[in-house]
Amino acid sequence: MKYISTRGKAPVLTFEQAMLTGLARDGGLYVPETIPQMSHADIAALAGVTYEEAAFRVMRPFIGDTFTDTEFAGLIAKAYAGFGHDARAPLVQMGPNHFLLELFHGPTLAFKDFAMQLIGQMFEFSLKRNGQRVTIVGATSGDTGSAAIEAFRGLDAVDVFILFPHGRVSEVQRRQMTTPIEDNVHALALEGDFDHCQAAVKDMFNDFDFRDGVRLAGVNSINWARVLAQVVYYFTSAVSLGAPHRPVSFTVPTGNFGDIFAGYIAKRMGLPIEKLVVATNQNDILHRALETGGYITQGVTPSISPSMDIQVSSNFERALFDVYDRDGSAVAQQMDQLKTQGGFKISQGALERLRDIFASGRASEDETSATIKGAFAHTGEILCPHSAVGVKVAEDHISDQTPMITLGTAHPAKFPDAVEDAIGQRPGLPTRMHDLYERAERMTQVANDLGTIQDLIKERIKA
Ligand SMILES: Cc1ncc(COP(=O)(O)O)c(C=O)c1O
Ligand SMILES: N[C@@H](CCOP(=O)(O)O)C(=O)O
Repeated sequence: MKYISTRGKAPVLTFEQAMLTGLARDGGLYVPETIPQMSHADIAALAGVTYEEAAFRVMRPFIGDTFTDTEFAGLIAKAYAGFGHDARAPLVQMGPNHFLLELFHGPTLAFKDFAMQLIGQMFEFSLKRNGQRVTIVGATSGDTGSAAIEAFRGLDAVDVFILFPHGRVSEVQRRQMTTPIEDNVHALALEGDFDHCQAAVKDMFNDFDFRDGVRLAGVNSINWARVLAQVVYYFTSAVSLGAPHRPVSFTVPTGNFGDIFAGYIAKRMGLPIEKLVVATNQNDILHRALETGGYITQGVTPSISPSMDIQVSSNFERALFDVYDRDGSAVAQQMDQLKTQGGFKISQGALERLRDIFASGRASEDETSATIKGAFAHTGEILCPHSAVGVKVAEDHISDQTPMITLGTAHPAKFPDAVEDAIGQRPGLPTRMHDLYERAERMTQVANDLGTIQDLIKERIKA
């Protein structure tokens, strides 16, 4: 299996190389050269197997010879052993034909753990085998950072630096990043929003002296391995509702387009998905883009679902690559316009192809809050505000024929203020985190200045 860049001008890599590389050297994102297929029988055979076994079968064709079967199965087993639910990703019924896929039973209580726990295992195995050391730099609006720190804390071959927008993540998210005591963890609070953090990370990848000097690696969803691990739960949930014998639809609370892109890959692999519904908060660039064809940034507005406060949605580039018939120069041109002019127009043909696959909707702050309240009253389920954005948008897209699965992306206790405002109850953290609010915090405030951040990283990894 080979990996190619969405901008068409970077070296073709193996799975292991793409995983350890992060951003392609032409600024693009790696995608598989071809998408492996699962037959009707292959999908039907996933019924009743463990999450780990399904993960092995779905991901194996993408890995090439990076790991043997035994090695890969062992890494998967270790990755999911610490999850707090036997099913790993259980489904809960929300209403007639509407189900919530709870993806928040991992160690940091967000869907990011599904990929990050596995990547942590794969990185450790590969780096040890190759005798390498890397510096991971990641950008987060709250959940990627905590999941990455949890997965990489204390590993000898890795330093992990996480840039988060100062004052714009929840207290639980911040404390998950600032309280680990391991020396290889560095939480950096940047003066700016998530888009600034993500732009700084991409600029570091595009500065080859820095990139090669610190042996930079990335664990944001620019890393293909992140997307791949998220493909699995589309299969497990769809199969438990009758796929491949009947189709299902998914609604996905969306920011950086990574999670829903994983659903798109599942569909391309053969899973019968009728619609993939993009659900955005008031930072609705993706909804506007699908409605109008104009992908126009407007600046980030803080919301009660802060992990989705994103305007430059990284993985949309991967979708564009496909709907532009994998023409890397067309994608590079649009990404250049995004950088220099703040937006671009999707061609009519590409837009129609996107609309064949994706529907979209937006939830306002009031609608999000009302959905948390309504879901609690009718089902007893306490939704986090991101999942509530999904549930609200899903309700506008449910049909009688096709089951709708909404992705429940985080545990409500990560966002207790928004939840308490909606239902008058403060959701509690699991007991293993009972002292999170008492632990000492350690973080460094940084200006949004690339040179300063790069100097700090170089200084820290020398020590
Ligand atoms: C809780 C939560 N929900 C939804 C999202 C959006 O996911 P994606 O960025 O993959 O679209 C994020 C951030 O990524 C998140 O942390
Ligand atoms: N919502 C994310 C933003 C980063 O997205 P990623 O999937 O590209 O890592 C977060 O919680 O940090």
